[in-house]
Amino acid sequence: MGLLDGKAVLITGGSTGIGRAAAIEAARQGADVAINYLGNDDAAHSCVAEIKALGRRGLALKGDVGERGTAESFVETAVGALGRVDTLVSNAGICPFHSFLDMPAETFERTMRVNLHGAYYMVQAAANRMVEQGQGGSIVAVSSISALVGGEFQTHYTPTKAGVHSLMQSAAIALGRHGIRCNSVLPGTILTEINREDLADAEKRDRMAARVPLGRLGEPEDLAGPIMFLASDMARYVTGAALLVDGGAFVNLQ
Ligand SMILES: NC(=O)C1=CN([C@@H]2O[C@H](COP(=O)(O)OP(=O)(O)OC[C@H]3O[C@@H](n4cnc5c(N)ncnc54)[C@H](O)[C@@H]3O)[C@@H](O)[C@H]2O)C=CC1
Ligand SMILES: C[C@H](O)[C@@H]1OC(=O)[C@H](O)[C@@H]1O
Repeated sequence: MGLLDGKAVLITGGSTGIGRAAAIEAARQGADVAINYLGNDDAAHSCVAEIKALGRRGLALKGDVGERGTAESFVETAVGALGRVDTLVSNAGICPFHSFLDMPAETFERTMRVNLHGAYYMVQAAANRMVEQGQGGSIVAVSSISALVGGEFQTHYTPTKAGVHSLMQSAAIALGRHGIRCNSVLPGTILTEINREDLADAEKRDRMAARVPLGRLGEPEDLAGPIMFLASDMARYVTGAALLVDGGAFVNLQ
């Protein structure tokens, strides 16, 4: 018996990294899964193939979450195919590292649109559908340890992650009466495409790993369990919460 048996799970940015690990774990836990993705069709198709190999229904829908209409069309098409939505994992995000004083306005604004506006409209679209269904639901947003701490080359990014964390707190209040729980996970440094170039610098990579009490940087699969827990009925009385998944990096001051 899986944690998400018979549920329908929608995941944004689901073809790679944390979103992909969550998509495949959701299928392993008994859910049908629709992923939103942008870019690499092959990665999206191989993710769907893995979901289907686990005996679940899977589909991949291309769309830019930074465009306002994408949320409605993703939720509508995914619900059309899977019949319902029980869980949304709002995960899609970008982090184009850049110094502050000369931050291009387009980089700042694109990061805000994808990470924060994208999450907002996706959460709103899924929540409206869950309210119509009348059976509650669960929303998990992928925020970051960066909601709590700064980054010299992330001045455009960290506010979006604080915003996503805050969105889950307010949405938890707005949606509690409908039985819809809203929580965030706050990953530490996880080795994925988003930071491949940044962490190609071995000195930086070793420095980041050295501050993790568990002794290593994270892998996408490290997030899958915490996301499944928050998505599932195991967390039925958990809403408005934020779960750090960082190997202990945040508390490691001295
Ligand atoms: N890797 C890390 O250290 C951490 C990552 N995060 C967050 O985790 C989330 C997932 O990132 P990762 O798995 O690490 O990297 P990733 O680059 O593998 O995943 C991001 C996904 O979002 C998709 N995406 C980007 N822009 C999009 C758009 N406009 N529309 C639709 N999809 C789009 C990408 O195609 C990709 O599949 C992001 O929100 C990121 O901010 C949070 C904390 C730490
Ligand atoms: C992309 C970064 O490596 C990653 O993103 C985050 O949110 C973490 O704080 C890391 O800095």
